[in-house]
Amino acid sequence: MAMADLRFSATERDGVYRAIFERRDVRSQFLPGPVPPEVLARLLQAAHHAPSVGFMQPWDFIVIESREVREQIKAQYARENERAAARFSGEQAERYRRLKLEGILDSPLNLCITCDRSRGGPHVLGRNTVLEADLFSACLAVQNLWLAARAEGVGVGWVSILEPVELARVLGLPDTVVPVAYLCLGYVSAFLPQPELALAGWRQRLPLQELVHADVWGQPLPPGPLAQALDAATQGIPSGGKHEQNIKVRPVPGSACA
Ligand SMILES: Cc1cc2c(cc1C)N(C[C@H](O)[C@H](O)[C@H](O)COP(=O)(O)O)c1[nH]c(=O)[nH]c(=O)c1N2
Repeated sequence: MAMADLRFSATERDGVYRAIFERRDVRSQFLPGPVPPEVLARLLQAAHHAPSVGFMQPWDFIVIESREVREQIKAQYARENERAAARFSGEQAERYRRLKLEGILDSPLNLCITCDRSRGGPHVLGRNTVLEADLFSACLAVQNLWLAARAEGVGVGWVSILEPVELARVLGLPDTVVPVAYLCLGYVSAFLPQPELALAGWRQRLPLQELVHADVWGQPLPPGPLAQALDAATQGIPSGGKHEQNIKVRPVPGSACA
């Protein structure tokens, strides 16, 4: 079969890119109406078709409609967000406090995507060296759902300002299961044209060209067809964020950066 036969039609391809570029993290634009069960089923089906290490499929999906459960999560968020705010000082702290960073009660539906770290037994194909590969897989389920949701006109917001052990307790997760993504879902009044954080002046999209290296870290692409194509592909896309490189960050427990 010729390569061209494997391609999507131009319209189909445009649809995929449209979902990618118009997907937004939604916190402020949720409408109260419900997400119909058949739409939610399609989103979950999209998530379940994500790639996973060793075909582990480590995810589960907790569909949270209960006001009581959501109120507990919201209270947790409020505590954690105070702790997060305390990490900033002066004017930046004030700007942080003005940001809306969740839609737990504004959205009609919350969804927790989890990762069962024991699924598939002790030796999962492909997860011998990088043990976090199961967590990466669960993140891909999140992204599948996020993109499918955009195509359905459903907004999704990821809330990570939650203490995972506390979240696991409220949701009754077994010991081997960790929460990966706590998501707020619902139809929206609008999808913003740019990330809400960019519009709020918090942080801008980094220029893609600065993030592409040639062969080894730190070596820019030589002038040539790829550099030119990148310039063309990124034209008209707002960027210009500050690219902080190789600065010391707070060690992240369990990560390669620790
Ligand atoms: C792992 C992870 C965790 C979070 C997020 C995202 C991801 C990938 N984002 C959303 C984030 O702010 C957003 O994706 C970026 O600002 C870019 O905007 P768009 O997603 O392109 O609209 C997010 N947003 C928010 O308001 N509260 C949050 O706690 C989080 N947490």
